[in-house]
Amino acid sequence: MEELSSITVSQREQFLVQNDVFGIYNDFHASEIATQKYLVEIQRDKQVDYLMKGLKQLGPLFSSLDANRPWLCYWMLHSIALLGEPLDDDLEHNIIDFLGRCQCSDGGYGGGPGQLPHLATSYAAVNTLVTVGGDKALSSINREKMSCFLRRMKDRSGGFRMHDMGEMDVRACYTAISIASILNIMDDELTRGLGDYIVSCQTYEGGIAGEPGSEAHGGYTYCGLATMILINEVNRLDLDTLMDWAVHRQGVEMGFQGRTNKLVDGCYTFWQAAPCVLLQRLYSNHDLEVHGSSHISLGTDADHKEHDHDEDDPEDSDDDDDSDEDSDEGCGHGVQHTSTYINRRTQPVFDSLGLQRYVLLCSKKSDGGFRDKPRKAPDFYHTCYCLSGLSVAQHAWSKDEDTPPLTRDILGSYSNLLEPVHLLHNVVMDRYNEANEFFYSA
Ligand SMILES: CC(C)=CCC/C(C)=C/CC/C(C)=C/COP(=O)(O)OP(=O)(O)O
Ligand SMILES: [Zn+2]
Repeated sequence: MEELSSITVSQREQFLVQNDVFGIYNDFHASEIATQKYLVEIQRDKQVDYLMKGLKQLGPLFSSLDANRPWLCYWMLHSIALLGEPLDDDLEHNIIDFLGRCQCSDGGYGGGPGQLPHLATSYAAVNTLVTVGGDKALSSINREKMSCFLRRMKDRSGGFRMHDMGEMDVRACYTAISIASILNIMDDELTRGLGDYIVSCQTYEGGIAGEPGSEAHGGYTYCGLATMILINEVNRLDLDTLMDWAVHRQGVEMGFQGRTNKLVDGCYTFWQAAPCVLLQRLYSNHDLEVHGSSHISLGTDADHKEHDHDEDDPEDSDDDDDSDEDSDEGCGHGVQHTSTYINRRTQPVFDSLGLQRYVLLCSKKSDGGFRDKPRKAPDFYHTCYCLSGLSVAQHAWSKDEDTPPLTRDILGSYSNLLEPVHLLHNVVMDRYNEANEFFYSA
């Protein structure tokens, strides 16, 4: 410890985290194969118990999250959906009823019944109801009033404010546009000047900051990139420096950091890996356009309707050493890996298995929940974004969400496989498809 006295606080913190993480990895490698298998298991039952308990009852410490109750619903329900676990009817009814009481008479959702409408809690409420699914949940959203609320939050400069007289930032832009897109209430008034605002938040490092002049950060980078894709202006960003910045946020621990020279944190598994995959798909889409070929999914509205495999596409064979058949060791998912999928594979731009290892060995608590890093306590926010990011990492090898990963893409047994997410909204893909059908055929 003596040499630690001459280093900065940040260097010391980094040293201590690395020490913890490499200690965990060394212990893992020194253990028996059976123990290793156990250590990388997601422990589905424990995770589901932890989440279900939270949905039913929270202790007094949660009073500080009283203005974030739709977020608690989203973090828990989206995690449960990622794990492929169904909800019982009573629980669904209670969630729809509770969020109905958070919905404001002049549009949008507050943090709890009687609270002011806010874009972040509106996003959480809408994503929760999409995740619950079914006509009752989806029709409980007042789209006309929501559209009025979004217009009220729009600033003349092009950006959005989080709430009436609230702060303007890239989060507000993303939550407004994600809601407008999923509910099919997007229009020119909402998108006017928005691209200019987001472009002004891209920094000299390549990532996107919360507001002009601030530091590039993974959370805002996800929000900014997803917004630009949703409004069809993504090519206005400097995508090369953005990709360069994002991939270099994966550190020696194999997890991602949120910004340069900061510590690794499990939640960035989603905030940073999702932009990497989105950018990778944008690039392969662009290459295919240039070379005159097929369509690659970004997880946008029309994408999941297309299933055809373009056998003539030369760009589709970039992973030639993939075997025709990849054994599925009794995963119970009934997935057949056949040659149909070979050409729909890609090499992730980040270390996907390394990232899965960080999440499963350093963030996961085997008695339930996921956390930022070793020594921290698990919480519902980190559980949601570690699981979302784990899903992104598992599916990063496929060029679209319809192509299941191979056994070797998944760290641990294939039963660790999570549901794929829609990368622009972070809801489970089949729930997104249902909502899309509901709101776009209405
Ligand atoms: C959809 C939605 C509302 C998205 C929010 C995106 C998001 C996570 C933004 C991050 C906010 C932020 C500046 C965290 C820095 O915290 P810190 O300084 O404690 O952490 P750090 O050291 O890791 O940067
Ligand atoms: Zn975090």
